Formats: sequence, structure tokens, C-alpha cells
Amino acid sequence: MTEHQTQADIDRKAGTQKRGSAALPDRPRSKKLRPLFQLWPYVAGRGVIFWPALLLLLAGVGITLYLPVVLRGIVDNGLANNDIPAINNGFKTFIGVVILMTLITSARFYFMSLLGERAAADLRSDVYQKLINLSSGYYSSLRSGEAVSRLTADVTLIESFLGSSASIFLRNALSLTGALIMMFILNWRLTGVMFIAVPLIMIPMFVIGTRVRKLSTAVQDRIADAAGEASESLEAIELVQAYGQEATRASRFRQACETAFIAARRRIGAQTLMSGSIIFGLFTGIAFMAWLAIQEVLAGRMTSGELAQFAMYALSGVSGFGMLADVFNAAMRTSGAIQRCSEILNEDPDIRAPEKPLNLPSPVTGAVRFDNVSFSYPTDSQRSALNGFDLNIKAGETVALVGPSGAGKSTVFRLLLRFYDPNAGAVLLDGMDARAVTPQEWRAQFGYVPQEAALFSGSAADNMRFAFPEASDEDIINALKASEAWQFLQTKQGLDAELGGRGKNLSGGERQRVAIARALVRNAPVMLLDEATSALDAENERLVQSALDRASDDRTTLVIAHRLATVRRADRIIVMDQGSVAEEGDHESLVKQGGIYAHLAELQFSGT
Ligand SMILES: Nc1ncnc2c1ncn2[C@@H]1O[C@H](COP(=O)(O)OP(=O)(O)OP(=O)(O)O)[C@@H](O)[C@H]1O
Repeated sequence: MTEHQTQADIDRKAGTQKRGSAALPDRPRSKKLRPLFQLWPYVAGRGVIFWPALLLLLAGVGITLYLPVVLRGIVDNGLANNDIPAINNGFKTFIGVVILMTLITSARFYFMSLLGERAAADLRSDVYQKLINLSSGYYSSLRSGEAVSRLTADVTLIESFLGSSASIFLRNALSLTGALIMMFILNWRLTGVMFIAVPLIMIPMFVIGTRVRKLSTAVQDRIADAAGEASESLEAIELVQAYGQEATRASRFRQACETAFIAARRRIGAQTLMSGSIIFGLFTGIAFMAWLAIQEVLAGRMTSGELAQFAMYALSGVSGFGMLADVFNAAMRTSGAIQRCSEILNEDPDIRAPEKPLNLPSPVTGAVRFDNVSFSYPTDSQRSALNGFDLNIKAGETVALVGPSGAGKSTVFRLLLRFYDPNAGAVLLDGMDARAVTPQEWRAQFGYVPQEAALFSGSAADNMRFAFPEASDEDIINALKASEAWQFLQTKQGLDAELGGRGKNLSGGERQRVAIARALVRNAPVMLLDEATSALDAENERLVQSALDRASDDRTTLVIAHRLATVRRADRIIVMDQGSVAEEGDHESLVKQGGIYAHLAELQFSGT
């Protein structure tokens, strides 16, 4: 197995395989069809679309079954008796029925497709609504790529099933049943023989059909490999060119394309065999049945009109059966997709409001306390990230958290923002346990500047109102001025400046200053700053430092500090090691102690 084949297998298992836009996503299927019924509320919930769709479906099936009856009338009443007016009238009726059928079928198509799109849009929104409310614990056990796949690929499968396959399935299942009943009534002997003959003809087709399906999947997999290969290289085009890897990468892509071609050649071979056997099987079958039917007519057990009617049912029945087989495959895949979406919909967020939430005191002063907190991440429950951690911060105090990598500094922030709850002990704000209030009210007390200052596409003002939707333009400008971001934004379009997806139109330092302004505009009693470790030039660093300084004015501030300058400005320094407080004090006293802090200070906090 080559390296990229292995990667494709991993991707397929994780459901993140890239597909051509026309093809439906390849997602694991279910072995059961029962999950399909979970779609019922989404479908039946929209009665204005659902009932017309169902009625039109039934009417369409009824009229399709009626058409052969008209044909029998033409043959038996007109053709057999040489009755020209009867033939003409018969065909007028025939055309009338065809017009009605066209109208019903078109309307059915419209309503069924609409129903699929409606249900998919509702389902997609529900899944996203759930995803955005799920807690960090959920995401640490599910790859975020997989969550996105469920939102897009799985819902697309369901959408396509509801919009077309489900309708094909119902229509063909009903038509086939109706046609079989009519055929039995017309001539049960002929129908009996057909029951034996048709499966015999179809067995080879099914065998080859299964092979074609497998080979088609193989071709798609190989194409996905090639596409994966290409996008990986193109996403890192500068790196590829900088290391002079263009030729190697191009030749790897060529190889992937070649493998896809070889798989496609195999599929074409099987398809050729299949179409040959379909043509042969179908026409010999038709000839055999026609021969038998003519014997019935000659023996006087059937009229010519009944023969024509029978033939029409038989033909529609065979095609309906073929389609059912295809749709069955789609149903299995959809069933798997529904299972994965329902997993999300049935998920309960770990972090939720208590039954009777209390309110925080008003106003919140910002006194923060960790009371003997122990915590381990759900994905690594054996290891404690925090271990009997105690911390008492007075309102308005500025505390710097320092410590070696993995000491638990970010974990302190995650518990403060209540992304997780502690396993033991309590996190308190103004004496109130985080678990006693709603997560929304709790989090509203914090301004947060993460190390990776994530911004969103949209204007500077949009990004600022992300933290506080009611903020006036003046509030926003003041926050931007305080964080030293207004000056450079003015050289763009001020509040209307487009920041680009993830703020890509800004430099690293500018992004950080906008992120600090965003936290400031919230005007929350507690500020959480995770100082960026990324190297900034001296001027940018000075600007970010003064922004951070102002961010901590008049409010409780916890800063995960990586720079000596930040630490010196703090009222108190907490040195963390292995999930607990190892040392505590101000810069001078800690340096004198000659412990972890002294060592970090010596290294100027680099690498922490
Ligand atoms: N999502 C997670 N799942 C499992 N373990 C985690 C998770 N996040 C962090 N940890 C572990 O918890 C411990 C504390 O991590 P934390 O991120 O709080 O350290 P830190 O002091 O902020 O480190 P750094 O300075 O490198 O950011 C580490 O051992 C880390 O491996």
C-alpha cells in the first residue's frame, strides 16, 4: 500500500475525503434502514409541502397504472374491430391522460424536491445550532473536520435522498406493486412465469453490477487521492517552491492520476460487460415473454388489448425494479448519514445551566478564586492538568501566570471561561460558584484575548461588535484607541476596514491589537490575556504591551505571561508547575528564591 493510499484510507474512515463537486460525498453507510424514520419530523413538519407532495405522488402512480388500460381499449375496441372513430377517441383519451400525467409528475417533482431542500435546510440549521453550543470536551474527542463533514457531507446526502431518491423509491415501490397486481388480474399464469424468468435474467446483471459499483468507488477513491495530493501541495505552494519540490510533487500527482486512470479502465471493462449482458438479457427476456404471451392470445386466454396492457406493465415494472436496487444503495448511505447527524442532535452539552440558576451579584467586582481545584481533560483522564490548585485574586488585581510549557496555565483560563468544569473543588467569581449561574451570564463577565487572535471575516466594527453587539461607534473607537489599533485602522477604512477571513488582511501585531480592543469593548470586570509567544518586532511589541497595559486598567486581570516586561508590571506573579502553584511573589523576591521562576527569568521566558 502506498503512502497516499494509506492517507486516503484514514481520510475515508474519518469521513473527510474530498470529492468532486458533482459527486455525492462518500460517507460510511449504515446496515439498517430504521434511522431513515428519524427524518419523519423534518418531512411531516412542513405540512404545506408534505401533503401536496404525497397526494401528487399517489396520483402520479395511479395515472401511470391507468395509461395501459387506455391502450387496451384502443386495441380491443378499435384495432380488433377496425373501428376508426374508436381508435381516434382512444388516442384522444390517451393524450389527455398523458397531459394530466405530465402536470402531476411535474408538480410532484417540484413539491418533492422542495420538501428535500426544506428538510435539509432545517436539519442543517439544527445540527449547527447544536454544534455551536457543545462544549470543548465534545470537540476534543471529535475531530472538528468530522463535525464539519456531518454538517455538510452528511446533510448533502440526506438532502439528495429526500429530494430525489426517496421520491423514486416510493414511486417505484408503489408502481411496481400496482403493476404486479394488475398483471396478476390480467393473466396470473404469465405473471407466474415472469416471476421465475426475470430473476434468472437479472442474476448476472446484479453480479456484474456489484462489481461495477465497487470499481466505481475505487475510481473515486483514486481521484480523491489525486485531489488530496494536489490541494496539499497548492495550499503550501510557497513551501513547495521554496524547497524546489515542484517536479517531485507534479510527478506524484501524475502517478496518482495514472492510478485513477487504471482503476477507471477496469471500471469501463466491467461496465461494457454489463451493458452487453443487459441488452442481451433484456431482449431475450422480452422475446421469450412475448412468445409466451402470443401463445396465450392464440389459445384465447387473453385479448390482444390485454397483451398490450400486460406488456406496458411488465416494462414499467422491470425498470421500476432496477431503480429500486439503485435507490436501496442510496437509502443505506443516507441511513448512515442520519445516524451521524442524530448523534449530534441527541448530544447534551456537558456545560449547561443549572435547573434553578442564580444571578451573580450586581455589579460584579471581579474577585476570582480557585478553591482546591483538580481537573483532568476528558480525553486524558489519567493525568491531572490541575492538581489541588488554589488561587485568590482580589478585585482589580493584575496577576501574571508563568510556568513551563504544560504547567496548566491555559487550563486555568479554560476553567475560568467554563469550557470545562473541575473534577473537584470550585471556581468562584465574587464568591459565586461557576456552576450556580448560566454559562452565558458567567462568560459575560470576562474579556478574553487568546494567543492566536482569531478574527472573523467582515469589517473592524463587525469584529468589535462580536464581543458586545450593543457597542456604539464611539465605544468601539475608544477601545481601538486604547489598544493602539485605531491609528493603523485609520489608514485603511477605519471602522469599515475589511479584516478578511480570520483577519488575514492584518499583520500579526495588528491582529493582536484588534483582538485586545475587542476584549476591551466588552468592558467586562475580568480580563484574561494569553500573551502571544509569536515574535513581534520591537515597535509592534511596544504597541501590544501598552495595549495590554491599558486592558488591565481598572479591572481584574489574569495574564499568561511570556515576557519579562509583562511580568514586571503585574501586582503578583503565580508560578505554576505540574498543575499547582509552585511559587508566588513579585519579580525581585522570586528571582531571589532561585527556583523555577529564576530559571525562566534567566531565559527571559523564551520557550515557555
Ligand atoms: N484538550 C486537551 N486534552 C487533553 N489534555 C490536554 C488538553 N489541553 C491541554 N492538555 C494537557 O494539560 C496539561 C496542561 O496544559 P495547558 O495547555 O494548560 O498548559 P500551559 O501551561 O498553558 O502550556 P503552554 O505554555 O505550552 O501553552 C498539559 O499536560 C497538556 O498536555
